[in-house]
Amino acid sequence: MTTMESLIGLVNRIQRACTVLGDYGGGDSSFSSLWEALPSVAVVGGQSSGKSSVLESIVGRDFLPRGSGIVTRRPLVLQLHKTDEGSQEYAEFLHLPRRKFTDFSVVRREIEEETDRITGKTKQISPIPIHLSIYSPNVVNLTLIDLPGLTKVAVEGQPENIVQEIETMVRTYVEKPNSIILAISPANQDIATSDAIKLAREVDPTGDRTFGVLTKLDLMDKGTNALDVLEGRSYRLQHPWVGIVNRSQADINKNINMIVARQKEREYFATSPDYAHLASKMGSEYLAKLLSKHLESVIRARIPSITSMINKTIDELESEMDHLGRPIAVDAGAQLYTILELCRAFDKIFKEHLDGGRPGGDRIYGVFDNQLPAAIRKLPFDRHLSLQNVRKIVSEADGYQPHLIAPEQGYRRLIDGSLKYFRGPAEASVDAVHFVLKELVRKSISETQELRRFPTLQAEIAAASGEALERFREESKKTVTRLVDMESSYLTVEFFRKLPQELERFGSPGERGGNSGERGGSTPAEKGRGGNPVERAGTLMPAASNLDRYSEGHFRRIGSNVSSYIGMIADTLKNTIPKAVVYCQVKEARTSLLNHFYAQLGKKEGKQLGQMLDEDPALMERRQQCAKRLELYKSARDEIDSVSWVR
Ligand SMILES: Nc1nc2c(ncn2[C@@H]2O[C@H](COP(=O)(O)OP(=O)(O)OP(=O)(O)O)[C@@H](O)[C@H]2O)c(=O)[nH]1
Repeated sequence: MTTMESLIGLVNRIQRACTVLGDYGGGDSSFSSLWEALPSVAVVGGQSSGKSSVLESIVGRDFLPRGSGIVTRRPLVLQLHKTDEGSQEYAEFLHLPRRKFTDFSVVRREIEEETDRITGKTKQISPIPIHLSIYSPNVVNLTLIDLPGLTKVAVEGQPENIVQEIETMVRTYVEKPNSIILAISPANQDIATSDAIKLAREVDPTGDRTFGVLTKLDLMDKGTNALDVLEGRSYRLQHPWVGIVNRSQADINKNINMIVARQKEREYFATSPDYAHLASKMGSEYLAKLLSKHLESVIRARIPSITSMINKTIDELESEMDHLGRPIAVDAGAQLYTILELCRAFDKIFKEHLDGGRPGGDRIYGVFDNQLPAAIRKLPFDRHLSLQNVRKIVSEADGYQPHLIAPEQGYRRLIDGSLKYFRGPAEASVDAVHFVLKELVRKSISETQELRRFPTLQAEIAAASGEALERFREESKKTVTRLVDMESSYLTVEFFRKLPQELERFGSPGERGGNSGERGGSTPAEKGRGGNPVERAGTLMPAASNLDRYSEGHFRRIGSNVSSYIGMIADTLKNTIPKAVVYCQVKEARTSLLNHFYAQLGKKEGKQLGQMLDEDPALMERRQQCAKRLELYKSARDEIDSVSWVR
């Protein structure tokens, strides 16, 4: 069932929650304001227009600070809750949640002190409201916001710009479409000069949401009355004007009780020759009821739009939270879990790059298929196995006694010398794959959405992966170098054994001098058989040209044999180097890139883990605000849902 209490109480609760989060009418916020969506009654009037008197009269209690100059310097959100007849009256401040005030002079002092707490004694103003709830059988359910009185001049001790500041603050409250304006003007002053009406006219030209209140009717000159205003002829509003007679200064000085004052006010209208016909629609009690009823109906009308605004904001906040990432747990176990989850997310993407699905892994094959064979092709075997060099190396290996059958030592030296060249392309392959892997790590980190918010962890993963890749590179280099070295440690006997048979097929070495460059030429054994020491001295013998030819052919054949052998080794290494590289680097990176890092993680303490999950402070701040706001909006939604009339 709907009661006024449930509706106004609902808004009261949401308003209080808003204030706790710093969402209040005059505050500036990067979030859309829930407060602004809530209907409220803002009390505006010039200085000494009778604002405080009207509020106290509505409450039926003296509780507002008095004094000269600008007394109200922070908005006072006054929430009135009607309680059962006979129950004790008390007040409560939002900033002092568990304290019940039954002495209203203490409430006045607390308002003064709380005002000074924010504004200092400098008499400045602040838009941060003070929330005061009053529970009493003598009130109607109503929420009013008391604002600083509009003034034309700053008094001693107040900053020059305070006049403008007050106007700006009051304006931020009254210009909101959900604000109901209670415009207070004194009857003993020309209505055309009323500060409250001037402002209301500006922000609410149609007068839809303005309630005109005329105070000090009793202070009008004898023989004059305010009927032109009260009957809407001087200034027309959509709602009827309400005339008020508050306590005079003399009444206040005499401590005239508010209840007595209300009684006197009723009598004034009932017996006034000018206003008796309007008596039932005059006075502070009538005003309170009128406002309560109006506020309730406005809230009722606004609920659907407030609900949809709340739902929309919840959606926006949820998606912003998703974007920002959910908050990180504070305990070490959960932090470790989060870090491992993030590492896994990274590792998954890294593997996708290697295995396919994401680009980049194919560049490794590119190294084996293009770079390695091209580098091997460019090796200077031609130079190393040139006739001149073969002759030089073989002769040096023979020493003073030239070889008789085959230059075994010469062969070995020629082969060893050639094999050394393979180290270059082997190591270059290792390095090339290392750089591909490094680049894939970099890419994977930047593609891991979940890691975006953790720059520190990103750097840690990059460093750990870098170290691991470096270790794999070392290992890989050792392995490929070994592959090359192994080729020198034991030569393929088969290859050399095959050579004599071929020789027999093609005839004697002397006849085949010109074909020495061909594969399958004479064997070292054959050459040895046909050779003698003269071969090496060459020019000293009478048949010099023949011997020269023979000698040249012989060395050419040696060169050619070595070249064939090296060709065979090149084919082998083109296959085995990739195997070693994949085994030592690619497979290791795929299966144990972060193993070392995980082992280190296990040894870290809560604080260190927390540091790894450090985020951009601005982002953390924003998330905190978002989370709080989300909580506010969700609780507001629950509040609204719990009121049955919504259905
Ligand atoms: N006789 C009579 N005096 C009134 C009435 N309303 C207010 N006063 C007196 O006018 C003076 C100013 O009233 P306040 O209620 O303090 O006015 P205010 O607008 O709150 O003033 P500031 O807070 O100073 O801006 C007080 O001395 C009141 O007693 C009224 O209806 N009749």
